Amino acid sequence: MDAKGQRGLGRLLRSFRFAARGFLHTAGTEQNMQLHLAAGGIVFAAAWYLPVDPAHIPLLIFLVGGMLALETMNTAIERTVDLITEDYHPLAKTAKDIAAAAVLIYAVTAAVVGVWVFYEPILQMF
Ligand SMILES: Nc1ncnc2c1ncn2[C@@H]1O[C@H](COP(=O)(O)OP(=O)(O)OP(=O)(O)O)[C@@H](O)[C@H]1O
Repeated sequence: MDAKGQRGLGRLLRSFRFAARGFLHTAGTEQNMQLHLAAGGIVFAAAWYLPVDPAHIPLLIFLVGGMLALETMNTAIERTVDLITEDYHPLAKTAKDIAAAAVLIYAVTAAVVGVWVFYEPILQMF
């Protein structure tokens, strides 16, 4: 049976390996992804040192994970568009701009929720 026809655990591990490669490619090539990773690290460090409500920690994990997942998908869309055309095309522009808009909408949402989570703990510091 070839690798594509694999079933069970072997197939699952193979999928994880490809996904890990995709993540490493995104983290290695996309400056925005590196910014999101740094921001995620700062969020978790702040949550560790500030008196953040423990009930809010899953929310932070969900927000940071969602941001990374969306940036990864944005990169996949950029690569796919580049595969179709490297010339200027209005549809290529629209597709990339829409994918970027999805990332922006999520980033603004995450920032708003982040302020909501950290507002009280930061006030308590003073
Ligand atoms: N083939 C194309 N035709 C028309 N416009 C394009 C094309 N490729 C990119 N663009 C425009 O340039 C913008 C930036 O595209 P690019 O592929 O460089 O992404 P990027 O700046 O690397 O994005 P990110 O910062 O998210 O990685 C797109 O949002 C789009 O408006």
